[in-house]
Amino acid sequence: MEEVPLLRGSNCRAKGAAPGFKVAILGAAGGIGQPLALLMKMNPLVSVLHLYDVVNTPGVTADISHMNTGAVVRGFLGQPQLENALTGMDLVVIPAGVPRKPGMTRDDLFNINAGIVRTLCEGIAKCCPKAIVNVISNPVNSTVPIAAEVFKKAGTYDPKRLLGVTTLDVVRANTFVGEVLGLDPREVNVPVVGGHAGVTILPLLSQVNPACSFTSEEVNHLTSRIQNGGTEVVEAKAGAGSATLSMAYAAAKFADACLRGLRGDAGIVECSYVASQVTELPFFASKVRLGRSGVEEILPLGPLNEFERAGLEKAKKELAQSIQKGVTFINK
Ligand SMILES: NC(=O)C1=CN([C@@H]2O[C@H](COP(=O)(O)OP(=O)(O)OC[C@H]3O[C@@H](n4cnc5c(N)ncnc54)[C@H](O)[C@@H]3O)[C@@H](O)[C@H]2O)C=CC1
Ligand SMILES: O=C([O-])CC(=O)C(=O)O
Repeated sequence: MEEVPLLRGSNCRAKGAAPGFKVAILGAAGGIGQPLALLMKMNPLVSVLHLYDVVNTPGVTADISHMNTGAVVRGFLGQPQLENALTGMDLVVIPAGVPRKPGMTRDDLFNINAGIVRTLCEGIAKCCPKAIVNVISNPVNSTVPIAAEVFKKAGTYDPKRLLGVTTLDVVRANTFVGEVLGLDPREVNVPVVGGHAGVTILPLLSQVNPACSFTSEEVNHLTSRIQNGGTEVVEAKAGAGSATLSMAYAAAKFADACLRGLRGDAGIVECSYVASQVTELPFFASKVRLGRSGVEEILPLGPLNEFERAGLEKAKKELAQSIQKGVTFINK
């Protein structure tokens, strides 16, 4: 290959990053990380984009950095570069960790991903304790409590700044409901509460916007398809991983909402798995209002019908165990 004559960075006329937010993606070379990096590089609110992984970030960074959008992209490879990747960040998105294969539950990923999330959150506590943190790594029902315990130990915990990403459940619910009702999925908004695994994923079909009604056959079909959306993709990929492209879309949408909140935009409401008093459980996914300090308000669940109340009881039982498992992992 012919060598490109180098002009040193310091000799370029660029003035450095424009105003905007600094965002890090941890696990940026993965199935989710790469398309998420692409989408964040396209986000005009992002001025600096740090891509961290234990493999392949130089290539991903070189590739993404050629896009003629505003964000300055920098790559970081391996644990020794984690601190530089995190220093000064406003938002840290974590899709690091192993995905499911057919026949596995999300909880089967706990043994590997719990340790990965712990290490990354220790870095966040040290280098950017005020950053908003979006946790994607599964099992989210346990990895968010793990992150909270790491931050508590470090003395940096702010429950408003720690958010589990459940946006893909809402994205799927909007798509599937749109299909059943013959509506544009962009016009549909389905609250999905509880958590992010099996029966803990609780779509509130009685609260769909625009107001609509379903037959009990439709309710059963939609609830089951939304709860098993992840498994549908895992089986279709037949051993090659789980949802990556729809997840990157969902994560980019959620990160954008967090950044608009940080900027001070009003009325930003998203579902997310957060520290909560909506139920007796310490963590629960529901609609939250995002603002300059992260989660500024947790909205009430609203009226549930009998089917949803029964679903809520099932969800809470499983969630309680997943939360406890995460807490015990850090405090054992
Ligand atoms: N919250 C949600 O709705 C969803 C969550 N997920 C979860 O996201 C995670 C990632 O999924 P994929 O991107 O498909 O997996 P992947 O295996 O394609 O990518 C994961 C990346 O994490 C990196 N990684 C591993 N250990 C690391 C460490 N210590 N520090 C930094 N990076 C590290 C790997 O090198 C790899 O590049 C999985 O746990 C998956 O279950 C997936 C879809 C939806
Ligand atoms: O199903 C999985 O393992 C990945 C995931 O969380 C999802 O697609 O919702």
